Amino acid sequence: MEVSVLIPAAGNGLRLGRGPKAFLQVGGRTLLEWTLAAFRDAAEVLVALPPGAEPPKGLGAVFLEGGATRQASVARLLEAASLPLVLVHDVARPFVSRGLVERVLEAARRSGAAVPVLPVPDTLMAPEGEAYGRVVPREAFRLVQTPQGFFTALLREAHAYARRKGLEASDDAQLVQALGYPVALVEGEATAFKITHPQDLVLAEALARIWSA
Ligand SMILES: Nc1ccn([C@@H]2O[C@H](COP(=O)(O)OP(=O)(O)OP(=O)(O)O)[C@@H](O)[C@H]2O)c(=O)n1
Ligand SMILES: C[C@](O)(CO)[C@H](O)COP(=O)(O)O
Repeated sequence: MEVSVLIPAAGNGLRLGRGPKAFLQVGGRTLLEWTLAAFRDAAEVLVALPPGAEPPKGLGAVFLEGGATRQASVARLLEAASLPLVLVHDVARPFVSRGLVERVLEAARRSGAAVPVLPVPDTLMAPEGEAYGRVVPREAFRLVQTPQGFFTALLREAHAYARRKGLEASDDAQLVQALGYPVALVEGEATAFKITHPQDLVLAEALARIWSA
């Protein structure tokens, strides 16, 4: 795959409470190892680790020090990317299929910016304090995942724009959109869920037993 894969893995996993997720073991492998397996054919893989973390050896990736936020970590990885197309993928989403990677890559090659999304499966409601509030039409919303794919020059421009305007966003697509560039949507997948809270580890351990990237 002629693409630079950027893996922000410099978070501290505060909601999970088990230290940085990159080094967390699930099914006998770290989340970083599971994630890298999905991108083993990539021409270049760059990983941002928490400051002071010892880079693991023999994984075939280049390790950099991450920043204080996800956005800052991606910005550092982006500076080091050498190919015209990038995929940005959270280490916290270790079960990403080749099919999803290829879908995003293909759409990004065509349109310059593409992200995977999922429909909302449940009733969606805005609570009023502690009480059941207004139900909003779930058809109007999507859950946003990674990998997100971009022309490298476009994502660099978006990060530079965000720095100038003081924008801070939870994903890269928002920065590209803020620049006024449309972001294409592709079909996401349930297995690429983000390991965020302790209860997510139950599903992750179960998936690890059957997963082959
Ligand atoms: N300073 C940061 C913060 C986050 N991330 C990365 O961004 C992704 C999404 O973040 P999240 O799931 O929120 O991970 P954490 O920041 O580790 O978790 P928490 O917010 O619970 O501390 C993760 O792959 C995480 O490692 C990063 O590279 N640099
Ligand atoms: C990038 C992301 O995974 C897309 O859903 C998400 O925005 C990361 O959010 P977090 O709050 O940093 O976990």
